[in-house]
Amino acid sequence: MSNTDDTIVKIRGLKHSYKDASVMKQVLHGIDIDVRPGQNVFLTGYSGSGKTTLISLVGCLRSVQEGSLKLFGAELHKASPRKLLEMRKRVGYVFQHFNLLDFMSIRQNVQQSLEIQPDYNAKTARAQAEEMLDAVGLGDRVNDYPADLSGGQKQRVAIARALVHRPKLLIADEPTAALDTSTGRDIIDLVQRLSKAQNSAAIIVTHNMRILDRADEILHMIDGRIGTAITEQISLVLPNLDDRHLAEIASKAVSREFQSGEQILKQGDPADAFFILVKGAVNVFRQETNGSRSDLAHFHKRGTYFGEMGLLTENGRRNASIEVRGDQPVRVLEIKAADFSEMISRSRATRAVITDEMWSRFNVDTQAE
Ligand SMILES: Nc1ncnc2c1ncn2[C@@H]1O[C@H](COP(=O)(O)OP(=O)(O)OP(=O)(O)O)[C@@H](O)[C@H]1O
Repeated sequence: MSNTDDTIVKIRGLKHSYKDASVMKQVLHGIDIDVRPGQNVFLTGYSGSGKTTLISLVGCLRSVQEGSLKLFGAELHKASPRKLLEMRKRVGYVFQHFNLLDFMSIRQNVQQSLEIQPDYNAKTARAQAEEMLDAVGLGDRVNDYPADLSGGQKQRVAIARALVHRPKLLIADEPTAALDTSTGRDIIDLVQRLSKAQNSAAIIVTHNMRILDRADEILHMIDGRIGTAITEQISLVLPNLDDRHLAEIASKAVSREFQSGEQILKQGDPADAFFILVKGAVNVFRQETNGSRSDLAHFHKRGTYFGEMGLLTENGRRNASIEVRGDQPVRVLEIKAADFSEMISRSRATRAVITDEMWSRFNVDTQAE
């Protein structure tokens, strides 16, 4: 292990409370997180779970009350307001509502974030701002004003403003919330491409389940705590489960690994579990009565689930086999049949999502025959 710790954010036992009608209400209950250079961490969780509180502490917008929070190696607990202000300038921020200054051109908006830097260079600032606007695809609009731009373009300006001083940490608070799905995806692509190019870490708060597949790591907050890795995986696949139910299912799920060449499910076996793919790729195939093999599908996307057909259909047996595809091992979460039944009987929305997916697979399957 290296002696130099280049961790961008290191949080241990972080707690936070707000005073609410003269009583203290604790909203963060002992958070532990590490964010490394270049890593994209997505922070998700229900409204009120503590995401904004957490990022405002990391972004030096609030004082740390209890626990340790190191940003770029410097401890923020007991840091002076002046120190917090100095640290704040070293972080890039993107907000849900862009927060651009309407009376300034977009170049001036971007340039302004250089002007507060200790190493500000008036000679190069304009060119740096224009270069950054070019990188976000607005090189020909530098003299326009925010009012001339669409929502997606305004968010591009905000990204340019956040990254122009090459911060080692970018914090984005629901950057896609005010945008349509495809613009939101483009914005996430841009944040990831530019932050990786600068080797900046990014913490992105989002409710948008559709973009979570882009994350290096997903932290799911539940009532002021970071859920376990298993909780995160399950919440990704089944976003309709409530927190308590999610935590309960997660405590019953088992993480399993299969090596190249191994079978995860065997056609004809009794269906005894439901699986969520966490890592690697699998082939779905069937042995026909004449002995030939039919390849039905392959899955590689994290969060794809399988094994639901045998559990939901009457014969209760596997109608196909699933094997590890390629040389890399496969990691799955296994949820036993009884827990699966309970999960779908308690959440109608979850049952609907899974049944829907099953019928669409079934249709593809029968069309292939
Ligand atoms: N300034 C404040 N004073 C009192 N309570 C607060 C304050 N800010 C937040 N809270 C409470 O702390 C809890 C966590 O809020 P926080 O905004 O961090 O959650 P969140 O996960 O970001 O929610 P959302 O997704 O709705 O933004 C909530 O119960 C909220 O009501």
